[in-house]
Parts: sequence; structure tokens; C-alpha cells
Amino acid sequence: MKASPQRIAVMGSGSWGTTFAKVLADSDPTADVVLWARRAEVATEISELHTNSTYLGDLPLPANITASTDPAAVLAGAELVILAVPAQSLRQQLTEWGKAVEPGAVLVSLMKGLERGTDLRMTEVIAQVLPVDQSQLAVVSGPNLAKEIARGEPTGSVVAGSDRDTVEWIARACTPSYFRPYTNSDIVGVEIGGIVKNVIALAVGICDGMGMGDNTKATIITRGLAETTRLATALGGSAETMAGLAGLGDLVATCSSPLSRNRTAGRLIGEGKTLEQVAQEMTQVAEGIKSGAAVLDLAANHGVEMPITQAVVAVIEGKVGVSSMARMLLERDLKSEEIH
Ligand SMILES: NC(=O)c1ccc[n+]([C@@H]2O[C@H](COP(=O)([O-])OP(=O)(O)OC[C@H]3O[C@@H](n4cnc5c(N)ncnc54)[C@H](O)[C@@H]3O)[C@@H](O)[C@H]2O)c1
Ligand SMILES: O=P(O)(O)OC[C@H](O)CO
Repeated sequence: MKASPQRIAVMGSGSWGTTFAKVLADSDPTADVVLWARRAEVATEISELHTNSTYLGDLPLPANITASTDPAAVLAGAELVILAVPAQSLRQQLTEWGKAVEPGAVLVSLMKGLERGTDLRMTEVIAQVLPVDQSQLAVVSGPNLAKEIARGEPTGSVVAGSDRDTVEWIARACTPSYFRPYTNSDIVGVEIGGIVKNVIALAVGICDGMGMGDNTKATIITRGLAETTRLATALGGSAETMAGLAGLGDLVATCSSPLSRNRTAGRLIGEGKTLEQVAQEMTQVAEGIKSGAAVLDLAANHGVEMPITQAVVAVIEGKVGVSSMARMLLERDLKSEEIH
């Protein structure tokens, strides 16, 4: 059995990058976990005060986490590289970091977005930019609201990748008492679950902002899962994955929680705010806003119908107002629930 990683690079010091660094550091206090931060003051605070107050308040971080703004210094010697930047910035960042990634390092995406313009999933972007084998790529995704995990509240998650030994090695590296990773070989399904749930959470947030109740939101969540499953299976993913933590689990967590940035962005839109006003109120990334159009494009290219995603994108692009969303969805031809 391969020894646990002793040096781990986490590229991105936002709420999930920092929290996942804590998961890894708590899991193995002998490992060096090094975060890459864009801002020097964030890196200094993490290394010297062991907090990241921008994203996690005064929560104490383990002593075996340090940070730097120098990507080459962070990546040097790292056998495991965790990627946690906004999805639309990954290609540019990887292009800058590429040469500093150790040959043979395993790369894990924590990101839940689809690249605009190419409709590529994050592991597909990594494989385009870096000379890596599929066996070096994995994804971690599930009902993983960073702030709850940072507080040590228990959760499950999924580590997905094509190489069984690699995903088991990653899973063993993230097993503090509050985090239980399950392995899965369905990387497509796990990534699609994480991407589309953000768009569905925007729809649920819009319902919230408009003052709608639980029947409406349960309908959006359930039919949202149906359209996510249609897309995932059309791309070669499995329906079983969609019933698991990276599908239903993440969808329920994101659509129910006031901590979700996507649900919050949706709520603000539902209350009548413009996208510019939403962007001003929210400093953190809500991936569904930018990924929605790419999801719709990908679905169209595979002949998959995604009416909720279509309605959300129409609202985001200013083509319809939130008050027209319900009509858009309810006036469609009747169909059987059994037809997927
Ligand atoms: N926060 C969560 O609960 C959570 C959980 C699971 C997955 N995710 C996913 O993880 C990814 C990162 O989310 P997060 O919560 O850490 O986001 P965040 O907004 O909290 O932090 C983003 C980080 O990326 C940096 N950044 C911003 N713009 C950048 C750019 N153009 N280039 C490089 N770096 C940039 C920021 O400085 C920050 O360090 C997203 O895809 C998100 O969907 C988040
Ligand atoms: O805050 P959100 O909406 O980006 O969701 C965070 C996580 O993806 C929940 O699993």
C-alpha cells in the first residue's frame, strides 16, 4: 500500500481550499499541508496566526498548515495537489503553475463548475493543460458546505477517479473524525452532480426570494435531480451516482442551506436584485451563475432537455424576469415521470 502523502499542496485559500487543507492536516498531523494564497496578507495570517479570517473567521487552523503566495514553493515536492480556485480561472492558473507541478503528482479537483466556451469539466481542463495520465486525476465532491466542515460537523463525501489505488490513497488521506470519504469510479457523474446542483440551487433560491413555499422547492429539487441524471447518463455517468452523496446529497445540502452561495445568489435575484447588485453583495464565487450557460450548451449538444437550467439561464441572461419562470416550467407539455 502506498504511504500517505507527506507533502500536500492546496492551490486556493478560499473557504473550501482552506477547509479542505484542515481536513487533510487533521487527518495526518505529520503531513505538511501548504496552501497557495493570492494575497500576501492571507498567506502571512495562515502561516503566523493559524487563521484565515477572510473566509473562516477566528477558527484555529492546525499547526501543520502553512501558506505562501509563491506557487513554485508550494508545489515543490508535493505528491498530492488539491485545486480549489474558481472554475473559470483554472485554465489560466494551471498554465502559470504547470511547470512547477511535480511529475507523477496526483491532482484533485474540488471545483464545481463547467468551463465557459469549452463546456469542459475541471478534470478535462486539467488533462488539456498538463501532461497527466487519467490515473493521476480525481475529484472530491459531496454535501460539503465549508463552514460546517471547518467547525468539525460530520459529513460524507465522494472521492472519484478512474484508478482505484489512487482514489483509495486520496480517501485515506482525508479521514479526520468528522469527514468520511466514499470512493467511486464515476468521475463524470460526480463532477456533473456538483456542477448542476449549483444551477438548481439558484432556482431554489429564486423561489425563496419570491416567497414561495416548500412544495415549490421540493418540486425544483426533485425535477432538478431528474435533469441532472439525464445529463450525467448521456455523458456516460451512472444514475446510481446521482442517488448518492455527490448527486442527491449535495443537491439537498446546497438547496436547503443559507450557507450556500448559489442559493443565496438565487434568493437575491428572486428578491428583485440585478446580477450587478448580487455581485456587489457577495464576495465569494457562486459557480452556477457562470456555469449555467455552459451546462445548457453541453446538454443541447447531447440532446438532453434541462428545463430548470434553461429557466435559470434565461433569468441570468436577462431574457425573462423571475415572475415568468414558473410559467416557463409549468406550461410545458405534460409528460410521464417515468420517462427519463
Ligand atoms: N465553499 C464551499 O463550501 C465549497 C464546497 C465544495 C466545493 N466548493 C467549490 O470549490 C471551489 C472554490 O470555492 P471556494 O468556496 O473556496 O471559493 P472562495 O470564493 O471562498 O475562494 C476562492 C479562492 O480563489 C481565489 N481566486 C478568486 N479569483 C481567482 C482567480 N481569478 N484566479 C485565482 N484565484 C482566484 C480567491 O482569492 C480565493 O482564495 C468552487 O468551485 C466551489 O464550487 C466550495
Ligand atoms: O456555497 P455553494 O453554493 O458554492 O455550495 C457549497 C458546496 O458546494 C456544498 O456542497
